[in-house]
Amino acid sequence: MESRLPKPNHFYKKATTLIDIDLKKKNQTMTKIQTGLSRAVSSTKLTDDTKKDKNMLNNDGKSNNENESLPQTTRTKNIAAITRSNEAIKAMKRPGPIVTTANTKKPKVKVSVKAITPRKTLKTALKTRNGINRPTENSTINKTTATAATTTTTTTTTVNKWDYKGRFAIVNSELIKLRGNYKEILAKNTDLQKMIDDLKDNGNTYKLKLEEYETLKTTLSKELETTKEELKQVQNEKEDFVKRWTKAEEAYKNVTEELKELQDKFANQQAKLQEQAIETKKVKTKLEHDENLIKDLTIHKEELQSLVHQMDKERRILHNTVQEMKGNIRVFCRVRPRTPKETSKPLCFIKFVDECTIEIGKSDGSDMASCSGKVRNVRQEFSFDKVFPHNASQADIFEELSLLVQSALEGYNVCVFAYGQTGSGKTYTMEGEPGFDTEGMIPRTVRHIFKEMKELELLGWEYRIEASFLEIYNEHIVDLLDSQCNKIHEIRMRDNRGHDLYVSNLKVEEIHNAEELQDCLLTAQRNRAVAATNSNERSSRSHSVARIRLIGEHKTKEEICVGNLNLVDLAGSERLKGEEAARTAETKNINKSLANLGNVILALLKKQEHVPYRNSKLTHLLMPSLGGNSKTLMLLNISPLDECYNETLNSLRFASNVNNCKINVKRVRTALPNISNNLSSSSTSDI
Ligand SMILES: Nc1ncnc2c1ncn2[C@@H]1O[C@H](COP(=O)(O)OP(=O)(O)OP(=O)(O)O)[C@@H](O)[C@H]1O
Repeated sequence: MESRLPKPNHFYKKATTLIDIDLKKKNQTMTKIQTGLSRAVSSTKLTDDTKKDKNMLNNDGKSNNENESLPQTTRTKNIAAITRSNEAIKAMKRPGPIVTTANTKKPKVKVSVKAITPRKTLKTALKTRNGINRPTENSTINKTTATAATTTTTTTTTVNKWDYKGRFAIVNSELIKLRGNYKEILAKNTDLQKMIDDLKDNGNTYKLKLEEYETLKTTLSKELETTKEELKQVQNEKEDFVKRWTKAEEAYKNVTEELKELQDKFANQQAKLQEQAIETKKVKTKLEHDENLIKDLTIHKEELQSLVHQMDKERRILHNTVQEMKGNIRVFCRVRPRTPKETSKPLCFIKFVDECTIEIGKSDGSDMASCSGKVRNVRQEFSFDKVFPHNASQADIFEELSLLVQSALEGYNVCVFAYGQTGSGKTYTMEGEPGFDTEGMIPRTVRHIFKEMKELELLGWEYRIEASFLEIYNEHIVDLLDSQCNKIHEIRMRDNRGHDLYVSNLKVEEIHNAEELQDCLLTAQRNRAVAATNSNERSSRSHSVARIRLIGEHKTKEEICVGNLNLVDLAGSERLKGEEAARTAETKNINKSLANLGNVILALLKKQEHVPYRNSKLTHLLMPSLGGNSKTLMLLNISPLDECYNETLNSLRFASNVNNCKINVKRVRTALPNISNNLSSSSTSDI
């Protein structure tokens, strides 16, 4: 950092120049002084002779007056100085220059002026006048004086001793000279005095300047310190910078190397890129070709999709036609096997006449006796759409049911009722038991729906599934998915035509996979009201309804189909006796709703104008799924036990009534190949 203060060198130079100028002036002055002094010394030499003739001179009035005009002190001093000089010379006993006159005989006055050192005299004079002793000036003066003395020494004047006039003349002339010199000296003295004053003034100026210089020096010293510190700091910074520079250089080196590598890679990549560009061009050409092909194929696909859609429509129509031909209301009969707990219990006579006909009788044949006691030899025979023997698997039942599930997916309403006395196997048929083979119709239906949904997706159909589980107990609807809530559930119409009903405040779950629906089913099972009865260890005294709503949407064709699938596990159909008195109301309600269900189905079959849907909550709820083009399946479950014969007979009659009302459905009797027609003959071991 450059200081704003003036550079010290400049001041020093300036000061030196000033001093030099002063010194020059001084030297000039001193030279003048020396010249004056030389002359003074010469005058002093003559004063020596004058001293000798002092008395004579004193007598001369003119001379005396002239002498008196000189300052007394100066004169005295000069004389004293000359005297001292002579005395000094004598004391040194040094042979001085001898001046011999040509005429040795004549008395001659020998005026010998020895070399004198007017130093003291001059010093004294200066002291007296100025009071300052300057050795430099003195030394110069000394030298000058010495030279003058030498010159004076060589000057010899030979005057006869007796020639007073001559001598006087000489002295007088000398005196005149001295007076002139004196005047000059006085003038010069004045000059010197002035010079001394000037020098004093200069000295003060110099002092001030010196002080200034000292101040300046101090300032500059401080500045120098600051500058040094700054320099030190700058040096540190420089060191840091050098370190950073070194690091940066290393980094630069590394980066350069990396750059080189990258450049190499870039070159490789560019080469590859060029190759790829060629390849891309080829691919592009192929792509264009493929795109054209895809366009053609897309058009073809759309044509095919339209065709498939059309065919799917036709298939649905055909499927529905088949289903309708089979009957919109169908009745299946399933005979359950004997459970391990029932091995000791006698079985009634059951004969599977064909796949649609069953013959039943008491094991002891008492049912064949007429009122008159004669054996009629005719057993009770019942015909249904299908009869499933005791060894029919869940899969066999579902094979038939799956056609109705398909109808539900195609937008039809389907109702499946499991009917029968308590313990006849309704729950087993609908819900089943854990295990792939034993799982019931509900889980199978769900799996079937999801499987079919995937295939229908290929045809452009997207499905949404909603599920709700409820039970009707004592003519009250209970939400099986939300049993904690005490909300009132009422059946309400979605539209004025009454084609679609819903239950208020009912929890409806959207189902995304089979597992979710299985979870809902388990929740419903837990919440289902169960009451113990004599007939079964776990008897259901309510109608359980699983409602699955299938909403299909074909976005391309802008078609929507909505199908409702109702899987109903009805309450036990048995007629309860005295010990269930506490459940009279419950039993009445069950019997009433079951009877009404039969009436509704019969009315539908007979195509009656009035169908008594609203006589019970069950038929009211299922109204949209009973009648019209909806499909209804009555799954009659019967027990093979002889003790259940009467209830079995009642159930068969109820279902048979429904079935007998169906018209235009011709059945072809086909013998069952693997199942014994006469159940009684093999009943004990097989069932
Ligand atoms: N097809 C069958 N194969 C094997 N066991 C069966 C079959 N049907 C029913 N069972 C068994 O018979 C017993 C009674 O069946 P289930 O509980 O299903 O009768 P239910 O009619 O539903 O009675 P509830 O009206 O009290 O519910 C159960 O132990 C069940 O396992």
